[in-house]
Amino acid sequence: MNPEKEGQRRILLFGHRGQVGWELRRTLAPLGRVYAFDYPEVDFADAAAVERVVEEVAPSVIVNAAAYTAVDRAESEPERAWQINAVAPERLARWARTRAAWLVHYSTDYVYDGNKRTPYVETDPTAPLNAYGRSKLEGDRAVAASGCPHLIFRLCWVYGMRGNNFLLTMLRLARERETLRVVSDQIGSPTWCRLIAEATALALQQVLNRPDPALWSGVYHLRCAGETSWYEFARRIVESVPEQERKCREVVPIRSEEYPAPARRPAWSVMSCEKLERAFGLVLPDWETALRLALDRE
Ligand SMILES: NC(=O)C1=CN([C@@H]2O[C@H](COP(=O)(O)OP(=O)(O)OC[C@H]3O[C@@H](n4cnc5c(N)ncnc54)[C@H](OP(=O)(O)O)[C@@H]3O)[C@@H](O)[C@H]2O)C=CC1
Ligand SMILES: Cc1cn([C@H]2C[C@H](O)[C@@H](COP(=O)(O)OP(=O)(O)O[C@H]3O[C@@H](C)C(=O)[C@@H](O)[C@H]3O)O2)c(=O)[nH]c1=O
Repeated sequence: MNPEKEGQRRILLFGHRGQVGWELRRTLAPLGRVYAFDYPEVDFADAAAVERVVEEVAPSVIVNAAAYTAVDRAESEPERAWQINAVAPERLARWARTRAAWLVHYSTDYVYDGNKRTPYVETDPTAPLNAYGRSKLEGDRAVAASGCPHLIFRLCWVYGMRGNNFLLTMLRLARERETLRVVSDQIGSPTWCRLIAEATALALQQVLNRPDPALWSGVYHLRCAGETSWYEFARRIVESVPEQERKCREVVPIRSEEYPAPARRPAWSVMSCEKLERAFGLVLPDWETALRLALDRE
C-alpha cells in the first residue's frame, strides 16, 4: 500500500456552512487540502454544477455534509428533499466509485420508525415515518450500493451554536416566553456538531491508512452517550440561561399529539454505537457533558 500524503490529498467538502460542515472544515484540515462548497455556489439539485466541481477538484475524499434538513417543510417539498438527500449523494457515490475515492456521508435516526425500546443497531430494519427520513434512507442505500469506499455516519438530534437547531430555538424562546411546552415522549441523544466533526476526522484518518477499504465501508451510528427526551433537553437548555435574562418560568412536558406538526417523528431514536467503537475506538461523551462543553466553549 502507498498511502497518499496529507499534503497531496484533496478533500472536497460539501455543506461547509451547515452545523456539521462548519466544524468539519477545521477538523479535516490536518488530513489534506480542503475544498469547501455550499449552496448556492453549488446546488445539489443541479447535476451539472455538482459534476463540474467534482471534476475540477478531483478529490480522493468527498465529505458530504450538505442536506435538506427542514423536516416539516420536506412534507410539502418531498421532491426537492429527494433531489438533495437521495439523488445528489447517488451521483457523488458513482463518481467516487470510478475514482476509488472515499465518500463520507451523513444519515439520520429518522430512517427508523422508533418502535424499538432497546438501542437500534445498524442492521435493524429501517422504516422512516416522514419524507425527510425517506429521502435520507434512499441516499444511504445509493451510497452503500454504489461500491465506492464509504463511511455513512448515522447521527441524531444534532445541535450547535450556528444554523437552525433545537438548542438555539430553546435559548431564544427561554428569553421570549414565560412557558414552554415540549414533547416528552420522543427519546434520543442530543449530539454536539463539533464532536461529530472530530470523530469523523479521526475515523477517516484511520481508514485512509488501512488496507482494504471494503472492510471498513458501511453505516456507523454516531451520537453522544446517554438518552433523554426533547422536554428534558429543553429544561437543561433553559436552566443554562442566566436568571436575569430568562423570561421562561416553566417548561411543561406534553405528548407528541399536543404539538401538531406536518411530519411525524420517531418515539425512540436511541442508537447503539458499539460498531463505531469496535472499528475506530471512538466513544463520544454523554449528552449532558457535551451540552455543558458546547455552552461554555462558544
Ligand atoms: N440536524 C440534525 O439534527 C441532524 C442532521 N443529520 C444529518 O447530518 C448532516 C449534516 O446536518 P446539519 O449540519 O445539521 O445540516 P444543516 O442544515 O446545518 O446544513 C446543511 C447544509 O446543506 C446546505 N444545502 C441545503 N440545500 C442544498 C442544496 N440544494 N445544494 C447544496 N447544499 C445545500 C445548506 O445550505 P442552506 O443553509 O443555504 O440551505 C447547509 O449549509 C445531514 O446529512 C443531515 O441530514 C442527521 C441527524 C440529525
Ligand atoms: C420548538 C418546539 C419543538 N417541539 C418538539 C417538536 C419535535 O417533536 C421536537 C424537536 O423539534 P425540532 O423541529 O427542532 O427537531 P427536528 O427538526 O425534528 O430534529 C431532527 O432534525 C433532523 C434533521 C434529524 O435528522 C433528527 O435527528 C432530528 O434532530 O420538539 C416542542 O415540543 N415544543 C417546542 O416549542
